[in-house]
Amino acid sequence: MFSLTSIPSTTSVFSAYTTVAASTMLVRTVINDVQSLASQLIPRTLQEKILSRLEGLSGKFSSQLTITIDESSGLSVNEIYQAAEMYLSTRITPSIEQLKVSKEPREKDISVTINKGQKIIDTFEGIQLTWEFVSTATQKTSFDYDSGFYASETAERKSIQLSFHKKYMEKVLRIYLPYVVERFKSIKADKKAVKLYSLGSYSGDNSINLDHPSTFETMAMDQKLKKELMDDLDRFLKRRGFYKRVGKAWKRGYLLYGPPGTGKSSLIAAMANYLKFDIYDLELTSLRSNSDLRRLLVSTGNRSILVIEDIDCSIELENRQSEGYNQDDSQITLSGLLNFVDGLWSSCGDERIIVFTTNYKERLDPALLRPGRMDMHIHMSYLTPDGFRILASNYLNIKSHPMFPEIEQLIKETEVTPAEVAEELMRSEEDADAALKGVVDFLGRKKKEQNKCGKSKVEEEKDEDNEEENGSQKMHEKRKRGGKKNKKGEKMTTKRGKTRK
Ligand SMILES: Nc1ncnc2c1ncn2[C@@H]1O[C@H](COP(=O)(O)OP(=O)(O)OP(=O)(O)O)[C@@H](O)[C@H]1O
Repeated sequence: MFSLTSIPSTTSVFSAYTTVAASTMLVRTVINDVQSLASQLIPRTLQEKILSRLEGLSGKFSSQLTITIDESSGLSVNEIYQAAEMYLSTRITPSIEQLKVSKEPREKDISVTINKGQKIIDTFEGIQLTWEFVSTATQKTSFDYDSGFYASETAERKSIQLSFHKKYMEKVLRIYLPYVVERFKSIKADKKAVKLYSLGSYSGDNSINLDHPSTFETMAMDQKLKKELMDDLDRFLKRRGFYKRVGKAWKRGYLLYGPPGTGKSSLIAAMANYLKFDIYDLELTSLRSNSDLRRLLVSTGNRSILVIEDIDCSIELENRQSEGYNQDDSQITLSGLLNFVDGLWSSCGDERIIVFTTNYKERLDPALLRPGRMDMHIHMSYLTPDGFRILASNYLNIKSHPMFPEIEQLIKETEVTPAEVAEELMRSEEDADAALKGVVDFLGRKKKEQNKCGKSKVEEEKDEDNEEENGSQKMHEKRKRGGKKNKKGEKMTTKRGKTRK
């Protein structure tokens, strides 16, 4: 415990400070004198030794502390060096005279770093910090087995020096440097090109840069749903510590469902671009067996989104089993798929997201959909007037137009997918009037078709209902809704996944 009497008085602190300051000045004067005398009398190598000793002595009295961060620590790279190098590239000022540029294959942009000899001043919570890039040449002798002689070569030893007032040592080590490392991680994640891996038994595992332009901003979907999804992803990212503490795997599952062309694949790309997670696209139909699935469990990386599109085909796969195909390991079954998902869930420590997509949510086995396997179900719907405005902004770069009210009215009355309207808008990207006229014509045609089909379909459904259920109004409504799907010429499915014409 401290007592008030143990605290030195202000006068004694000042007098101690004055003594230290005077001693420091004295040592500095001695260094200067010795420097000029030494340059005349003493050989150069000896001069350097003496000076470094004296400078070490002056350091004892200096208020500044210098930390040296070497490029490598032992045989491995020094993460703090990498972090400082990248962090400082965000602190470049016009006073910097030399820069270096580079680019790694996994990065999408060019990196700019500071060259040796350059200094950068940074301020953090009132502390002034000076960073300096230093490079020294060292001689390395190694045995050359080809010639049988020892060879000497000059190697460059790179380091960064960080200087600041001694009194901030604790704060710099505990807060500033970890902050620099955190900034490095987020800059690195931002720079990283998102990869798309195709997982399948025949093609082998391969990857390409995703390069998909889709972002949450460009997605034409329900705004409230979009915000909910973004909040959910943010929460997922922030809760890393929480998942670790409670010993739970850090995973999240999403089901995207809706008709073809409503943006399910685009939304996955938007999620990957937002999180900077790679996508592992699992082509279920290209796999032959549950063991293929188990093998794939280990090939998906950390910070990734595993995508299984058209998941409803798993039911067809299970049906194959009941039709007498070979058992278990020679095919994929629903239980194999569930084991795969659960296995993915229980592999601790990784940040993983799994996304299932389907055009037919009602076909899916409830076991797949339960929370813990699929945490959020996202309905991708036909185009809405709000969605249309986003597409018009994406493709034509316009926020309003006299034709908008007519188009929005048609969209309210027609089932049209964002993909269909996007295609129309792309036809005359340079000419907004022509593009919008094309959309009006297309929607007009579509509306007519749907009215024609819809009418006969409703009548058809009415007859069926009268026959089967003696005109129950509730059932009639249900079937009317189901009938709408058939307007697109797709097969219609019942809750149990049986196909009806
Ligand atoms: N909601 C949307 N917002 C923005 N663009 C969209 C949207 N839906 C579709 N598009 C456009 O249509 C194209 C095709 O859509 P996408 O492949 O994402 O649909 P999907 O629902 O995955 O279709 P499928 O079920 O056939 O795979 C996209 O590349 C995009 O240009």
